[in-house]
Parts: sequence; structure tokens; C-alpha cells
Amino acid sequence: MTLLSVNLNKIAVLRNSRGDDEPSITQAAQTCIDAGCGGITVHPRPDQRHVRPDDVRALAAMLRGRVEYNIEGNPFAPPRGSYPGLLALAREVRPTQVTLVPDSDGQITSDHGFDLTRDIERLRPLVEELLAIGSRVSLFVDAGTRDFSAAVAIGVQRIEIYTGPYAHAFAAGNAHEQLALCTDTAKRAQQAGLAVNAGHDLNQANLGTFKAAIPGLAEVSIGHALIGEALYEGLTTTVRNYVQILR
Ligand SMILES: CC(=O)[C@@H](O)[C@H](O)COP(=O)(O)O
Ligand SMILES: NCC(=O)COP(=O)(O)O
Repeated sequence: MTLLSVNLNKIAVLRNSRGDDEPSITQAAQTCIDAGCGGITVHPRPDQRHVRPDDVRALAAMLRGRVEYNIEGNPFAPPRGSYPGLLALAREVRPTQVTLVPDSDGQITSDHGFDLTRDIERLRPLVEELLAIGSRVSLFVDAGTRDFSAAVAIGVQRIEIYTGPYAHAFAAGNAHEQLALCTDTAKRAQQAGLAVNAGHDLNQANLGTFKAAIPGLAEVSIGHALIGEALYEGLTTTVRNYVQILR
């Protein structure tokens, strides 16, 4: 069984477009939980175009002890205005998991993972701090990453494979090569002692093939497609469909 963590960023985008409180992030989270998801994901950014620090706090208060709470983001992005930085938010709310992602300001969305050879020493103190507050630490990596020894050495417990290239290849009808890269990366990470998560552009069409190719897949975080599909089928039905694919 792979845990479904629903990314609620796109609910925030809709809400932010009008400046009021609707649609409500916490009500969406509750609906996803009632429909059987095992976790909620958010990806706060310094420009606050998605979930905002107060959303992160409100979700922490409502999720505590119920389902997993996964906060993703760039730990090196400095505080800006009321955005206190990823580590400061994590210190405040102590989520189940923090997924570190090297997305820079102005990117439309995340589009690559860490280079573990280049980035590992910068990550070391952050990983230590997150472990000390009791959060699991996952690193966003590209499919094709082969050596996880440095990540294991600094205490990282999971990786999240960036599945954007797989999803695009799947849509184009030629996913074989990208899927093989994901499978190889997952196998190497598991052999090194890491659990494997995955995410980005996963949807109801491409998820089953992906799951079948990655034995032991621990968690997927899915937002953009899931919220889009929910426009047609409703959030409850859509979450249930994903849970069914992941059984
Ligand atoms: C790391 C990752 O792939 C997700 O966090 C993704 O970036 C979230 O989606 P949004 O870009 O829609 O916030
Ligand atoms: N970590 C990936 C995630 O949270 C959701 O990505 P997407 O489904 O919005 O592409």
C-alpha cells in the first residue's frame, strides 16, 4: 500500500485569486481525509502565491495525529515579509515529514532535484535540525540519481523522485526509458536504506504504471492533476480513485 498525500497548493491558488477564505484549505483537507488519503502536502513559497504560513499553521493544528503532514520547500530561500523560511515554519509546526526541494524563486513549479554530490554539505546542518525537531527528512532528487551514500550519511530517511519527466514521457506514449530510470533510482535508494516517495505531474492515467514499476513505493504526493480532475468528478470521488490505484 502506498500512502497518498494530497498537495493542497492549488486550492490556495484558487482562494488567493479572490483574496477571501474560499475555497477553504482546511475544509479541502478534511474532505481528502474523509475520502481516505493518508497525508496532506503543502509547498509554501516566499512569494506566498500558494499556501501561506498561516495555512501551514492551521493545517498543523487540524492534522495533528490524524494523517501525515508533509511540508515541501526550498530550505535555502530566505525569509520574506510574513514568510519566515521553511526551517522556521518546520520548527513551529513539527510536521511528520519535510521534503527539501531546490526550487528557486520565480519558478512556475519544481523542475529538478538536488545534486547530492554538490549540495550535501549545505544540507547537513538543516537535516540535523529537522531530525532534532522530530520530522522525517526526504530529499527531492532526479530520476537517474545513483549514489545515496552521502544522503544516508547525513541522516536523510527518504527520497522523493521527481516524476515530471516520467509523466511527460507517459503522455507522449514513450515512458519506458524514464520509468526505467525511476525504477533504478528507487532500487538504489532502497538498497542504501532509504524509503522512496515520488511526485510531480502524477495523475490517474500514469500512476498505476508507475506504482507497478516501483515495489515498496512508500508515498506519492499529488496536487495539480488531482485538484484539476476533482473539478469534473468531485474531490471525494477523485481521492478515492487515487487510493484505489495505490492499493
Ligand atoms: C516538489 C514538487 O514537485 C511539488 O511540491 C510541486 O512543486 C508542488 O506543486 P506546485 O508547483 O503546484 O506548488
Ligand atoms: N511533491 C509533488 C507534489 O506535492 C505535487 O506535485 P503536483 O502533483 O502538483 O505536480
